[in-house]
Amino acid sequence: MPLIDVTGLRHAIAGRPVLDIPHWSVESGRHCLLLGPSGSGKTTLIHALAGLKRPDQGRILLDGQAVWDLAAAGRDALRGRLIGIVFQTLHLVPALDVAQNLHLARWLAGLPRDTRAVAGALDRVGLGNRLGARPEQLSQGEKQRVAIARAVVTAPKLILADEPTSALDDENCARVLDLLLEQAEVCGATLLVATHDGRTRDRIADRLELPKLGAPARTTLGEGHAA
Ligand SMILES: Nc1ncnc2c1ncn2[C@@H]1O[C@H](COP(=O)(O)OP(=O)(O)OP(=O)(O)O)[C@@H](O)[C@H]1O
Repeated sequence: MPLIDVTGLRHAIAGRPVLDIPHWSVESGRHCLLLGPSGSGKTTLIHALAGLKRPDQGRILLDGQAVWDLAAAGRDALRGRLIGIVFQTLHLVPALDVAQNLHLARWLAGLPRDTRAVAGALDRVGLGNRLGARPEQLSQGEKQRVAIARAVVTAPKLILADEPTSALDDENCARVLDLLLEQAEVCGATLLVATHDGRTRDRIADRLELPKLGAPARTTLGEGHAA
């Protein structure tokens, strides 16, 4: 059973078609690039997958569960159980320190408090010595690493990363992709990276390409995919 299975997904914003995905699926454990120019609907699709924005038409199954058949509380529970998100604008809570941001993510996911899990996730992104820092005391790159640690502290099956590299120089772009791929490996998770950044293309073979203006999306599978 695929981890993501999307059929007949269509969405328009302000009367303008944004998404048209006849069919797209991602097997558990594989990674996928969500490619498309700015404004092609990548963030809209990530929010639809995560149960945050209802699409106009179509069906999204995550781990066999139809996301939009669930009421809001059910979608929150599914998101907590399955998904870690690195948002484009990070969305760290400024009033909480780094460790508390991760504790909050676990609490929202309905998981028990686990100081070791939080310290371990921060250690793996190289921030094991910044647990008590507030987001405002961190560099942009450090904030992004906190956002990655927060996405994986719930041991998700699916990591959604929205434009994680577009603002970074080549060295940091490679580092962030390495980090996301490493964390996906640790969790045994599928990684979906939304990007218009060409530098990511040779790192993940499978892709869903969103063209401009809501034309139908194209799927490409890399080597090693058992169709
Ligand atoms: N609240 C809104 N009101 C009107 N148009 C919107 C709104 N939100 C998004 N859009 C439009 O919907 C389209 C898809 O937006 P979306 O953010 O999903 O694209 P994207 O591919 O993630 O872009 P980027 O790479 O620039 O983040 C864009 O053309 C955008 O201008």
